[in-house]
Amino acid sequence: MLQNLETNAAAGARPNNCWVESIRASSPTHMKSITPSLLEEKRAWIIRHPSALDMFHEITEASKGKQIVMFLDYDGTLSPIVENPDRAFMSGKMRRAVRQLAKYFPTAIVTGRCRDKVYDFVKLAELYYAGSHGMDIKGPTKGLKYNQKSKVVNFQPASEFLPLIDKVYKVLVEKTKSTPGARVENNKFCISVHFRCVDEKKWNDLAQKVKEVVNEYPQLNWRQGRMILRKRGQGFGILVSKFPKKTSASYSLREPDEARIIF
Ligand SMILES: O=P(O)(O)OC[C@H]1O[C@H](O[C@H]2O[C@H](CO)[C@@H](O)[C@H](O)[C@H]2O)[C@H](O)[C@@H](O)[C@@H]1O
Repeated sequence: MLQNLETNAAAGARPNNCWVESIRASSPTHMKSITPSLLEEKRAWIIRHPSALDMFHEITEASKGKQIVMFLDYDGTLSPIVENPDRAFMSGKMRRAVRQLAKYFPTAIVTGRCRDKVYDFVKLAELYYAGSHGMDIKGPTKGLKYNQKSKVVNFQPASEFLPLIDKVYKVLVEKTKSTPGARVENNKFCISVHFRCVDEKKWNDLAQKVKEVVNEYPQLNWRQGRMILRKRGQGFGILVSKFPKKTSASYSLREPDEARIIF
């Protein structure tokens, strides 16, 4: 069971300033003032994680003869990042591209979001959905031959924790309500605390409040948020981000539109 502190607060045992530093490091607002050293850093980063568009030939060559499975993140990959998580809509163009992709390869959406919510955005029954960071997985309900309904994958290994997660969600809402802009999102098997719309001067304060709650529930697993396309085994990880970030992905793309072109 996971707790996702948006954007990028880290593990419960770490002091607040580590959480806040982590948020700051990945905050686009910090990247507005482009200094020469930042530019240099960006250039070096792009060399380490070249654009998947430029490397498309190499990627397809290396995939030849292999069974291909697509694992796609939702936020920032299929939809643009927006301030209100309830309004992170996916474009019709992107939906068509993903539908097309799923005709050729098994395709899964892997997200920190609640599975039902991401399904409401994507609306494609032919995909696998792994919500709550994999704590809630459901296979395709479309494209199965008749009488195969029993074969639909359903995986919810942490159901017994639902009452506890619900309780922690309410505690977090109460605790953070005095921080303007703070938002707590119930993702069913995990909870996100959003810092995006909070004044940076209040981040320490908010991190402290969250930490107080975190410390009361050691049975929950707390970790930092925002994963994009992940690299697994022999796979190709592609990070979709406008800003250089620490990543285990081999390649990068700047925005969802570039991801759509790749599909
Ligand atoms: O692990 P992910 O699948 O990448 O999910 C991480 C979080 O995604 C959503 O938050 C992000 O997108 C929001 C809408 O664009 C944005 O407001 C927020 O700042 C981003 O972090 C989702 O709302 C969270 O619950 C997920 O944990």
